[in-house]
Amino acid sequence: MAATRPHKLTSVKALAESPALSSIPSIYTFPKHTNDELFSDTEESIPTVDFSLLTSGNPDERSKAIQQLGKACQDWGFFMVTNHGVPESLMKAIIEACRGFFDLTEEEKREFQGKHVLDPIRYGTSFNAAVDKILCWRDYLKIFQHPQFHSPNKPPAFREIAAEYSKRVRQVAKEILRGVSESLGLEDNYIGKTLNLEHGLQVMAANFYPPCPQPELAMGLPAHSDHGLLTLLIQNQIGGLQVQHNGKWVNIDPIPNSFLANVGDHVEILSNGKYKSVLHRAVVNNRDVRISIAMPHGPALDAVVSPASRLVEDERNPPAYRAMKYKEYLELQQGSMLNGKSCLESVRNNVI
Ligand SMILES: O=C(O)CCC(=O)C(=O)O
Ligand SMILES: [Fe+2]
Repeated sequence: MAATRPHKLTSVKALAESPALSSIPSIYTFPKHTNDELFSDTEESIPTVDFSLLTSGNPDERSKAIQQLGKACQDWGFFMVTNHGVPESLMKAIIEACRGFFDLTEEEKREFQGKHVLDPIRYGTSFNAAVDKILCWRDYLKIFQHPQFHSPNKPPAFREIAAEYSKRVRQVAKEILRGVSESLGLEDNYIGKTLNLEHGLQVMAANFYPPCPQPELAMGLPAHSDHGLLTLLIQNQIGGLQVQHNGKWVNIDPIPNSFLANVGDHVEILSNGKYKSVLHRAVVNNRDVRISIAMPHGPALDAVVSPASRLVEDERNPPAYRAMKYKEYLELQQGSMLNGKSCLESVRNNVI
């Protein structure tokens, strides 16, 4: 029987909590994914960047850290950030605050249901339930936190914790992006200045993946790259994130109290493809609720992004991407079905 979309979409949390659920509705069934795809057989682990060395007053230590950062961006596009100075208690508090939000009643949450991808507060299910052909086993809450700070007004402690958390994470992201600029041979404030990071978009994307009775058939989030410059992610210590490295999927088990950082599409554009945004996805399990909080940091919404002129100077290295306003890119990526790096492909110049 053909899958029919429920008339009114309910959260996957409510679906997972329905007592009789022993199999998933067909609209959540992805084509076979985990068993027939390549998995990395090596015990390769993603690189680590020690943030304290990046901010070190010692120039030798800093330049070594920048070299490591550049290598991590080039080899993996994903890395762990340790010694970042954001209190572990704050990281735990924001995860619990997000859990508190998802634990609100369906009716309370519906109040925050966004309609447009640029709505500053947007609660929903799947990725883009209006256009997704297959629904993701995931509910989400996306909140714009910079340049204007927004917050739902419930649960009560949410606003205060989110304000502090986003402020602290933004400092970390800005510092890493200075390092990324420098590692590309640009001035350390190149990204900051050119893309107007003072007004840069910072989004909190909280993901809620309830236990799933048939995890091998469902998908939390299918393979995609992130739209911004740099995403910093934390999770509630339940695994599920997979990253593509050398054409194979690698399970990522972050170490506690660290951030997982990944290069977004706009660093790929700015670096003219030297640093690639990386495909990643979230799989689900049948035991535990998984919560992750991804924080993409992007250019200012009206900034036009193109490859840095210094990196496209000679004719052997022509610009590989078209210039485009970040806002337009965001609308395109968030308003479509999540499909690998198809959005980035659409701004690629066909260079022979
Ligand atoms: O849940 C995860 O680990 C991945 C989330 C993610 O990729 C995203 O929100 O963009
Ligand atoms: Fe992502």
